Amino acid sequence: MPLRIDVITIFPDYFAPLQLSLMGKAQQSGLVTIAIHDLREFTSDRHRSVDDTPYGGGAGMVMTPEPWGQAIDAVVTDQSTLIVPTPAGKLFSQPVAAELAHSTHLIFACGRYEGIDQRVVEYYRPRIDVRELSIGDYVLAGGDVATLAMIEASVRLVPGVLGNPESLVEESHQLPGVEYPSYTKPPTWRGLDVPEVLLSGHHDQIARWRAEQSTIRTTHNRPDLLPGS
Ligand SMILES: Oc1ccccc1-c1ccno1
Repeated sequence: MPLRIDVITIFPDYFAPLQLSLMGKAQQSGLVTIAIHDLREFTSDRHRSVDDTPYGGGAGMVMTPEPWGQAIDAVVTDQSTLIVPTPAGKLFSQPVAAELAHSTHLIFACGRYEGIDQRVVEYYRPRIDVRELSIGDYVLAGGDVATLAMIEASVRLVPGVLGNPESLVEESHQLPGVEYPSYTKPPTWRGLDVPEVLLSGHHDQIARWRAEQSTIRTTHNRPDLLPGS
């Protein structure tokens, strides 16, 4: 059963990259199907409007609930997970990507402006799994880029998508801490040599060096990922 993904957005063109590279191959292989839907196709006024002023005042505009209700109703099943990217959401992570990779149907609601009327989340929450997710502590112009990131992180974990599942084993955020640094040919580049141990053929020494480098890198860049932190 392929993973089905429906993306609802006012900027369908944002998702053209999903036809390329690994994401494109995943669709061609039948492991994943991805459909992009223009929210404005679900409006009923001649201006195809999708937003209005916020109740309670404040700057900006809020996306009105009805087009979202029409769009989600057009694709939702009782197997669906509705994902709403938002700075106010729980933090997306590799474990969350792994959960999504094993889902049946994901619906991504890409909001813009000041967000989507909260009643959309409230309406679907009693009916299906609804997840408000953030990809980090910064503000984007909308949920489209966050959705692209979450789709790529999740789809690459769908069994069969990655040619070599081995490459999943040692990557950052799978193991405690971040990945060791990588090197390839040439052995010397602009006066900089590849660490000697990597050319030695001593696999135990290489494994030890890589573990040390991962710890050094994690301590420097992501001390929050150190065991016991
Ligand atoms: O900043 C945003 C605006 C709209 C939808 C999502 C986001 C966001 C920021 C970080 N993760 O998601």
